[in-house]
Formats: sequence, structure tokens, C-alpha cells
Amino acid sequence: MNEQISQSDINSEGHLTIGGCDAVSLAHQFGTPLVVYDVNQIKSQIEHFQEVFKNNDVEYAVCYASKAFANTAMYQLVDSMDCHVDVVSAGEMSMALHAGFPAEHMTFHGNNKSRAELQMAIDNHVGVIALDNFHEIDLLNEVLESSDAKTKVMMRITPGISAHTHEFIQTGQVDSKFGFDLESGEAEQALQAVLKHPRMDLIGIHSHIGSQIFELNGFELAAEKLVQLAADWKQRFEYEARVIDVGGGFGIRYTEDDRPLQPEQFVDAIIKTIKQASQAHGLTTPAVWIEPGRSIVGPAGYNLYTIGSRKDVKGIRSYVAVDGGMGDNIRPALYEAKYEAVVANRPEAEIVEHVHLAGKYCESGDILIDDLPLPETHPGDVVVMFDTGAYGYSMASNYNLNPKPAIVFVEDGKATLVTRRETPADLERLDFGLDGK
Ligand SMILES: Cc1ncc(COP(=O)(O)O)c(C=O)c1O
Ligand SMILES: N[C@@H](CCCC[NH3+])C(=O)O
Repeated sequence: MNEQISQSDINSEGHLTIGGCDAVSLAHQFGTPLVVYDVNQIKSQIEHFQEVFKNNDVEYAVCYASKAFANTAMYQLVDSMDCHVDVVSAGEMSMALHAGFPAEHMTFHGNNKSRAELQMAIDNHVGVIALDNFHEIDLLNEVLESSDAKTKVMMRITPGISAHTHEFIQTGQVDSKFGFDLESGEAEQALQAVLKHPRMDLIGIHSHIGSQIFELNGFELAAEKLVQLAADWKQRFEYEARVIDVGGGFGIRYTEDDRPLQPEQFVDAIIKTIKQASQAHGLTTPAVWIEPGRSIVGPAGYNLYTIGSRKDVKGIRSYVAVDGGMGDNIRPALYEAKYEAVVANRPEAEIVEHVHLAGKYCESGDILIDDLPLPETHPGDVVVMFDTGAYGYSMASNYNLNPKPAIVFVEDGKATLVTRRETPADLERLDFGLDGK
């Protein structure tokens, strides 16, 4: 049996359950492709992060990076757990506000925030703007002056650390589009610029070194560099950082080849590094903020598909196709990301073959899983793909004009539809005809 599931996840009918709900029934009730989140898994990961901070006795914020997965219910859930959120667009900001998420607990990130987005953040009293570049410092100042407002800001720096992860999701190395470069003195220039603006209250320093990282040393190095920088800035500019934000990036297990530490173990090491380095530099330990996305929602998400056609290429391989694919999960095509899956109606059945699990999109590269071990399958069987909760739905597209799936939250045997399935009519609604009507 796949090591992702245990006997207790299988009900009396021999079906896989998610959050106490029969996965086959979920597929039949809500249709497929379907995105399912186990609410208790999300809560438990957030609690694990919070416990580590409490055990280390530091001020903190767990700031959920909502780019990993955002909908109204998720913002409400995160708020109910006393988390902050990181938003990166007017869209995320707007949905969080619509969900009733407190603006003061939002951090607004992005490498090219528009004037309109900054204005929206200021008008809605968003907690912190993470400054990314000189253009933005000027733009924000103009917005603040014209609105006669003030705001808290944080400075995103690129610490010059190449985390060991897929090249496309590294962000902390010198050659990155994000943040002020440390080595070249750009960060220091930015500090001087921000300190001249009385409408900006610089609460601290931020870095994010990348995503799906398995090694501790990149985080420890970044934490140490940030504290060193804080110490240097205190000595030379009498500026004292109240917050050190180390971003997110804690790697999760997708397949048996991945053996990451528990996400909270990364955080424990980061806090200890910050505490020790602060002590060594004679600084009061600042508040420590983290911005995990993937580690909060990745393992809690499941994509459900229904098997349709099959093609056997003699002597080469077989393709088993499902009713979703790269439109609801681009990660295999984009990053060669690996996943595991089982047949929900027979998770314990004997494996008889390895097939390519193909999507339904018009691309040869639309393969969700290479060489997936499967029992005998038939059209109508339901496949459950594990760990799809991060950057799946949030990067979904309408390629081939396929509507996006529905999302269901499950908890203790109860399923709640939290995002309805798109329909072709939803897509048509944006269009005008040739006559402009
Ligand atoms: C600034 C920032 N914070 C947090 C995250 C979340 O990263 P992850 O989902 O890997 O935890 C990202 C995305 O990589 C990011 O760019
Ligand atoms: N979208 C990426 C992560 C990007 C993180 C955002 N800075 C992934 O699926 O792994």
C-alpha cells in the first residue's frame, strides 16, 4: 500500500477517506476534477509552527503565503488560527478583505506593485508593505503624500544565498528579480532612502531564499546574515530592526524520494540562530516572522480525477487519461514535479502495471505522473493525487477553455463546498463579440 495512507484511512467499503469523507462519494457528489483540502491537516501544521515559537519564547508572526492557495474560506480559516497573510496582488488583497481578513495582519509583497495596488493597500490600511525596489519606494511615498497617510514597511533583501531547489523557484541568489541586493550596497542605499521618509515606519528586514528547500544551512545562513545586517545598521545608522522575516520555502514530501525535516524543525533552527546571533551582537532579539505557503497547504490538498480513455503503445508504455491535467496542476509540466496517486475505490488492490497518468489537455507534456504504479483500472475509477494543495489550484488556468475545478473543505467527516466549479458560461461572461456587444 502507498506509504501516504494507513489502514485507518480506508473505510468499510474499502474506499480511501480524506478528513473522514469517502473520496469516491466526494467525487460523485461534487464531480471531478475536484480539489479537496483536509482542514485538520492545515490547522495542525499551523499549530506546529506556533508551538515552536512559544517553546522558544520569541515574539512572532506566522504569515501564510497565500499565493500557495487562496480562496475566501482559506483566508477565514487562517484568520481563525491567528495567522497573518502575505498577499502579492490586488486580487489576493481584495479576496482577503472580502473574506473579512484583518488588513493589519496582511503583508503586501511583489517586485512590481502598481500605483493602484499600493493605493489600495494604503486605503485599506494593510499592515506592512514589503519594499522591493527603489521605484517602489518613490511610488509609495507619492501615494502616502497624496493620501496624507503613514504605513509600516519592511525591506526585502537578497542575501546572496543559492538554495538547493529547482532553478525556477530560487529567489535568494544575487541574480534574482526580487529585493535589494546586499553585497553591492543596494540594501544600504535603500535603508538610507527609507529612513528619509517620515511616512514610512521600517519595522524590519525580510529575505526569502526560495521554495521546496530541504537543507537547513541555507535558512541558518540567511538568518545569520539578517541579524548581522541588523547589527551593522544599528551601529552605523542607529536604526533598530524590530522584525526579522525569513520568508517561507520549507520543503515537503511529494514522493518517497523526498525526506524533508518537519517544517517546524526548520523554524526551530532559524529561531535559535536568530536568538544566538542577536545575543552575540548585543541586540535585543527581534520578533521572528515566517511566511510558509507550501508547507501549510501542500500536504493537506488532494486532487480527485476520474479515469477515462487509455492508450497502449506496444512495447513502450501505456497512457491512462483523467478528466483534468495541466490546467488544474501545471507543476509536473513546469517543474517536472513528481507526485503519488492511488485509485480511491481500491487503494489496497494489487499493483499490476506502471502507466503515464495523462491529462486531457492538447499538449504531449500534459502528463500528471510518469510511471505511476496502478492496479487494474477501468473508466470511471477515481484517482486521488496526493500533496496537491500548494501551487496547484492557485496556478490553474483555463487552457483549452476548460473550467477550473470546484474546491471542497473536509473536516471530521463533513464536506463543505467552498469554491464552486467554473462553467463555460463563467468564461463567456468576460467576452464581447465582434460587434463589441
Ligand atoms: C516572499 C515570499 N514569501 C513566502 C513564499 C512562500 O514560499 P513557500 O510556499 O515555499 O513556503 C514565497 C514563495 O516562494 C515568497 O516569494
Ligand atoms: N510555484 C512554485 C513555487 C513558487 C513560490 C513563489 N515564490 C511551485 O509550485 O513550486
